[in-house]
Amino acid sequence: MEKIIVRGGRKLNGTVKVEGAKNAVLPVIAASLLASERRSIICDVPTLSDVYTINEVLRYLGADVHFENNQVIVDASRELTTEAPFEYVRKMRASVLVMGPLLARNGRARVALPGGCAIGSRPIDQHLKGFEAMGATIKVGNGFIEAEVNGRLQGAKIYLDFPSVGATENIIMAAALAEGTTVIENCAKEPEIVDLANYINALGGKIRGAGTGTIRIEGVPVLTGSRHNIIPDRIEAGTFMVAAAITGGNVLVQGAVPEHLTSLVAKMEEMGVEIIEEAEGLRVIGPSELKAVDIKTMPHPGFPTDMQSQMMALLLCAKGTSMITETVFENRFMHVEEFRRMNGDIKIEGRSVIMNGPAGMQGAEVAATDLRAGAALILAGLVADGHTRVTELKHLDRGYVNFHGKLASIGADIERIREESAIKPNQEAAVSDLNA
Ligand SMILES: CC(=O)N[C@H]1[C@@H](OP(=O)(O)OP(=O)(O)OC[C@H]2O[C@@H](n3ccc(=O)[nH]c3=O)[C@H](O)[C@@H]2O)O[C@H](CO)[C@@H](O)[C@@H]1O
Ligand SMILES: C=C(OP(=O)(O)O)C(=O)O
Repeated sequence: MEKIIVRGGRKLNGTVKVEGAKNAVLPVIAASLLASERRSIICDVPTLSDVYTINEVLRYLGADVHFENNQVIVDASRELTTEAPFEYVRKMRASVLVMGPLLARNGRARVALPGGCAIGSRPIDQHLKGFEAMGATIKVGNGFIEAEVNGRLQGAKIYLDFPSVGATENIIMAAALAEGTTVIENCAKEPEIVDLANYINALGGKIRGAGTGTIRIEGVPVLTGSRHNIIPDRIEAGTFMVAAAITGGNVLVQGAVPEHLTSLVAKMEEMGVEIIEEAEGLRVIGPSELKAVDIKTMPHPGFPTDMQSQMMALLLCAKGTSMITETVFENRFMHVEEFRRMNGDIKIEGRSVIMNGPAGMQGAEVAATDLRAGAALILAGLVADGHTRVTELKHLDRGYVNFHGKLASIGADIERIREESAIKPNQEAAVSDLNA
């Protein structure tokens, strides 16, 4: 079993570089399926397990995919198959993002039903509502969703009940090759949506309004491969910003884009953290005492749910009472129990948690319950008394490249080890199944 071991007490200092964004690269690679002519070259791709998974999905569907030196090259010019099996969707929910491109290219897509996960039930009804509005028939059965259309998808007006990131992406991709114009109202405004729209436009698409609440997509008959650079990962950047702040350090987060991080910067400044815009990124200087604040997660430009657990680590170290309300996912508090094991004074009340600090964090053996929770527990370990051992690193590897190595490079006392388990192998498999 692999573990990360952190010994708390070191201030972080230096420069850390941010990778390309996981949540931008996954839809961009999926969108490469739309290009039936020439190959696409996607640059600044992070070496994450999720990227390997989406590449596997594309290969299964019949595309040629090469991943080397942070570049993914996709040739989807051959005929594609239409089915994404459960083994991929189970590993990574973002596999459902091949549905829009497949439906647009082939008139048919069959994708395993994603099911729930550690942070919530995560239905995809808004994706399907969009496809139906564009003329597709949807059938659900035997653990699969099947969407089919006679001829080309037709442009439509679609209002999303919630500004879902995935639904906005899937509908944009389907509409890119549809006949006529599609308008998505109340769509997601995340920077990753803008990156996807820029990529599809580079393929020859006609998308306007990405980054606002209304996106207009004029369908085109054919898209052609192109070159694209992925935007920097604002969540990885935010995680290192918290690392600097929690240790009272001074770190330049190279590649952090201030406009992508306004809500996080505002909240950290309210807590007393100094944040300076520099040419290469954001410099973060932690104060001697952090102030308590309240946070509510919201769709962009609101406070990102993907930074909720890392901010929980920071707020546990702040003086006074803080509250975090999670409005995006109904069950994204699995890490609370783990923080309690580290002496966090924290309780759950409905969709909020209330923390009293500074908690005086103590090292303990804790498990990453999802990828951001894994990072958050390591952040708490940076200031905890003694050793913190974090397990279930498969979650962390979905979203962070060499997280421990990067923290070590700015002064953290941290290592990643493989350790024999005290539990027998068959018991370990059972535990791992329970946590999947
Ligand atoms: C790969 C990727 O980009 N993942 C991000 C994406 O996930 P994802 O695209 O899955 O997130 P959504 O924005 O779709 O989901 C937000 C909320 O809407 C609900 N919902 C969504 C779709 C739907 O058809 N019906 C429905 O009810 C979900 O259950 C959830 O409660 O955005 C989330 C919200 O910023 C981030 O936390 C994830 O990191
Ligand atoms: C929840 C996340 O990702 P995913 O949607 O891929 O599970 C995340 O990046 O924090």
